[in-house]
Amino acid sequence: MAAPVPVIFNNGRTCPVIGLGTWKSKPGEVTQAVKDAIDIGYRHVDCAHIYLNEKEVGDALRAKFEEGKIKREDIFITSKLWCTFHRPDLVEEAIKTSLKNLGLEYLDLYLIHWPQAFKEGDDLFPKDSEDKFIPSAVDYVDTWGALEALVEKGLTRTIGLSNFNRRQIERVLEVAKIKPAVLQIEVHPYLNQEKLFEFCKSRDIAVTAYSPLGSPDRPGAAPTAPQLLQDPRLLALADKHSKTTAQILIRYAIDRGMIVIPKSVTRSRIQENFNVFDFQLTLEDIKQISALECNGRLCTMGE
Ligand SMILES: NC(=O)C1=CN([C@@H]2O[C@H](COP(=O)(O)OP(=O)(O)OC[C@H]3O[C@@H](n4cnc5c(N)ncnc54)[C@H](OP(=O)(O)O)[C@@H]3O)[C@@H](O)[C@H]2O)C=CC1
Ligand SMILES: CC(=O)C(C)=O
Repeated sequence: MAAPVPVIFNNGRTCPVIGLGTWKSKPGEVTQAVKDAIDIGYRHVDCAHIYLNEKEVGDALRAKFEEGKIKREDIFITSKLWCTFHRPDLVEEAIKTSLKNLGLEYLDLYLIHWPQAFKEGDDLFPKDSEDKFIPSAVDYVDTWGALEALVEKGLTRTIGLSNFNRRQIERVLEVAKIKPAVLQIEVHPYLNQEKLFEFCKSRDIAVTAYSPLGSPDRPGAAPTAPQLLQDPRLLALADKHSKTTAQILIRYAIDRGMIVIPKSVTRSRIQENFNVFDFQLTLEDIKQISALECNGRLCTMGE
């Protein structure tokens, strides 16, 4: 199997192209999943405060450090600033909470999870009587300044954005002393993000594809919703390459030049999702897959 080639960021740092996603991975499952992933060869884990499992991810990391399987510098760890902590004076404490939970002294990448800021406080999903999120007046441009300070303090090596659109990224770029290195967004054949990806390339911002398998375990997924992993057009391509549909979907991100973070808590799938370095999609395959675009966004922050 050919060795995976890492993505190089605009600050010269590198990032393994495949990471293990951890959203919805239950605290009782995620420790084993991260241990399995490290044993299989993953050197990148995607975390977030809001996934409420960073401590259990940290348990796996600590076990693998103690075992001597990996050293801290061998693994790339991402976390994300939740929407209730956008106020600049809350940002350092927020990253320190993630660091403490993960048992780390620094992150490789810290992202603003969503551009929208919620009312500060203990409630991570503050809502009004009409079930609408209660906003905070903080502008993400000011939050960005606080993330830059985290790099200067050595709490994270690299900073970036998640779920930002072009206009929002441009606003950050206008004020940035440190340019965002990464944009993490939903990307898969039903939402191929071609325009935003081209924009990011033009600004030297790497793109990480989340929900690359169509997030079948996402909360609220309608039983009748189309299942990306079962799409007959993808099944046919999988057949052509003697691979699984999941492997085609992962390669779809990598062969376009993205980082990709499939989630699984199942050892055989964690292995399958990593066994993608012995084949490549052709330009024609990529064109065919991209034609499945249907503005099929799966992940929103609601109102
Ligand atoms: N920045 C952001 O706002 C967001 C970031 N993310 C990140 O991206 C990661 C991935 O996205 P996510 O939404 O979780 O969804 P994915 O598209 O990665 O799908 C995960 C689901 O696919 C199943 N699965 C995994 N591998 C296979 C396989 N080979 N064959 C069949 N089924 C498989 C998993 O099952 P099982 O686990 O049971 O094996 C799980 O049900 C997240 O976990 C999170 O880290 C996601 C959403 C938003
Ligand atoms: C999954 C995730 O990152 C969300 C919903 O913010």
